[in-house]
Amino acid sequence: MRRLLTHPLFGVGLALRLLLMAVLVPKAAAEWYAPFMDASVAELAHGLSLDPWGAFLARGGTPQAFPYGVAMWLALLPLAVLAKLAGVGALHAYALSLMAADFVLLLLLRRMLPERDTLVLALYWLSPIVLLATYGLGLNDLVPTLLLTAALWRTRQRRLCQAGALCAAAVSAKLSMLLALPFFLVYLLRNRSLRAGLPDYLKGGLLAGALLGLPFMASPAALRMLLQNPEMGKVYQFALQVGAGTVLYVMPLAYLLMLYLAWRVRRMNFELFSTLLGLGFLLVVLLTPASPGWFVWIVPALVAYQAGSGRAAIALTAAFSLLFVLENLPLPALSTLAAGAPAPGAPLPLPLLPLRHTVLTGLGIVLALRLWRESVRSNDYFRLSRKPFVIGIAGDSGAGKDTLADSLRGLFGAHSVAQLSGDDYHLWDRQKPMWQVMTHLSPLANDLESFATDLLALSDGKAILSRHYDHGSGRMGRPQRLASNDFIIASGLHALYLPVLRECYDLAIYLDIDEGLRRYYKLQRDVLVRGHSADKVRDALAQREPDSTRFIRPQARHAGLVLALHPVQPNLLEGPLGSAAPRVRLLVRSRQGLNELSLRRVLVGVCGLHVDLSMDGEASEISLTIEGDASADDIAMAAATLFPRIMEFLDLRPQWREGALGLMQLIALAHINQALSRRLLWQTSS
Ligand SMILES: Nc1ncnc2c1ncn2[C@@H]1O[C@H](COP(=O)(O)OP(=O)(O)O)[C@@H](O)[C@H]1O
Ligand SMILES: O=C(COP(=O)(O)O)[C@H](O)[C@H](O)COP(=O)(O)O
Repeated sequence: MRRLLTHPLFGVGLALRLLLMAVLVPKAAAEWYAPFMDASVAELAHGLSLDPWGAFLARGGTPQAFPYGVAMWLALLPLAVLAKLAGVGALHAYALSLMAADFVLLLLLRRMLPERDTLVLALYWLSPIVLLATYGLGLNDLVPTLLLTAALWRTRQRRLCQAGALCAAAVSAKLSMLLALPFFLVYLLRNRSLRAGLPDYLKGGLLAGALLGLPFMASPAALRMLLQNPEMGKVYQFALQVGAGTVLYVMPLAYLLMLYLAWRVRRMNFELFSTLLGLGFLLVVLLTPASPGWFVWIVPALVAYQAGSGRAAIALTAAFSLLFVLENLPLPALSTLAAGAPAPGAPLPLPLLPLRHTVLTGLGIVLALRLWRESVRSNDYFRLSRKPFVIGIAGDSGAGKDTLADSLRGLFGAHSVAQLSGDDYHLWDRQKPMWQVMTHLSPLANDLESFATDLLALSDGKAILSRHYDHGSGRMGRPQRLASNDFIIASGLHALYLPVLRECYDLAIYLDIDEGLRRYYKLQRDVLVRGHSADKVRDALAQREPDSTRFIRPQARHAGLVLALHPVQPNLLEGPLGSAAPRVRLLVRSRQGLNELSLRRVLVGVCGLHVDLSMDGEASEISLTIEGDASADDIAMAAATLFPRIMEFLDLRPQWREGALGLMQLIALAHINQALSRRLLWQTSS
């Protein structure tokens, strides 16, 4: 904060604000807003009243004075009361209230764009739109803009109940903020992991909406002020006569098309959502004779756009802002000079001045087009999920395939994952005599052709009918529908066996577990969970060894990521079944690269682990040996530090695991992040 307050640009912006407040007396503030607040405070002297509108009209005030709700009134009230007590004029109190909202919005934008103080100060704190609309014209659109930006911020933090309440407060401050709500609903509905939070959002919104809305709705004076507000009709002023008595209202049409486009983006990230919201407001501003204060609504989106798109965006926004000033500067001389289009043949009063609104709109449309193009490109990271992300996990029986698959599903959420298990493609039920001839590890004992066909269908976004092998009864269940999803996880003994399977995977993992540990895990599971006898399991292990060597272990060379668990104390594996899980170390072999240096730094720094890193001669394979116990929270923090962008793919409350399994989640996520980014590069270059 100290760095911000001592920044030169902050001082310049503050000086400009104080200068504008000292020099200009905005008409709307002097004739409407300040007197309304002044009357409110006087009324409070006679006891708490939640109908300042009625009190103001009863004193003979104009109905145009305050067509806003409780949230706006509460935002302006504290300093109005203090000013009254201190004998300071109501107009200064009003201006200082807006400056307070202004400063809080600066702090909020600074939180949303960390380590970009100079940029945020230059693009927001020195924004000609904010300076002129707020301090030159006395318009109070900063208040609803602050509340809505706070709602965006809480949405990004997935605090959806608060986001809903802040949206309701923004609407209470200025009814036009209703335009934002459909975009919030589209964002929450179109993200499976956020959809679960929609009830929280609605709960917060309805509760705050009731608290803030009921006093307003109960005041006939308030409703009269709102309905008589001339701003309300502006939405319909840009209309096209398309036939006798048939009118096409352009702004509502454009807004609805914008909303449809937002719905069509199957999954959107936060950047696109906030940009679409800014675009929706930009259309309102461009396609109506908008009040200058409405331009304040688009400033946060323009700041984020400029911060992400560089010099051209900054130059374009600067030109747009300066034209806004030219259009709205309250200088009588300027409006005289630019009065309407010149009579035919008469000399131009001034070159192009009457065209300033046209140029402003033109620049606005260019801004809108660039905003859409830039945000869609940044959103490709999510558009890639139009094509499911397919993960293959192979390994011997008891290697941990289902455990890893289930832990990844816990991260993305069951609503976003389709799981395919190789066990469901065994050719026979358990008691069939064919198992005397063939082990489960033989490809001939599994319907790998159907496994491949079903995986291809799921990868293509189609649903399949899949049976389920019940390890309790040893029988195949009836076929059930399995829909495709954003993530498809195919795990099984032969998941990497066929080339047609391998070609489906965006990430191929092989679990190359230590044999002693695998025997330990398999015994634990098959005896304690699946109900087999220890002797039967040991016999099966011996019987399957040739097939494991011939069909299972060779699959490791087809994997981009090989994960191997090794016991730290092998001698403990001989303990009784059900004894405490042995401590393990994780060996990682990556052939795709995984930013191993930053990964090691975070694993050591954040998780306190011991990490050895090595690579082969051509650096075609990176090897990591990770030892130590990491908590689930540390692993979650490591993931957020290493690849923040993929965190938006995760469930609302991702189920991070502790220890080796949590590290396997983290390493797998690193590879998914790499693969998604590689897909993006390929898509944008092709
Ligand atoms: N990373 C791990 N940490 C601890 N136990 C594990 C881990 N992976 C697997 N196990 C245990 O090993 C047994 C076999 O795991 P499972 O996922 O069923 O193997 P697979 O699906 O390859 O046959 C299970 O009891 C499981 O709890
Ligand atoms: O080897 C496996 C494969 O499963 P996994 O890789 O999960 O060990 C199982 O023994 C068979 O599916 C038969 O199961 P059951 O022994 O229950 O008939």
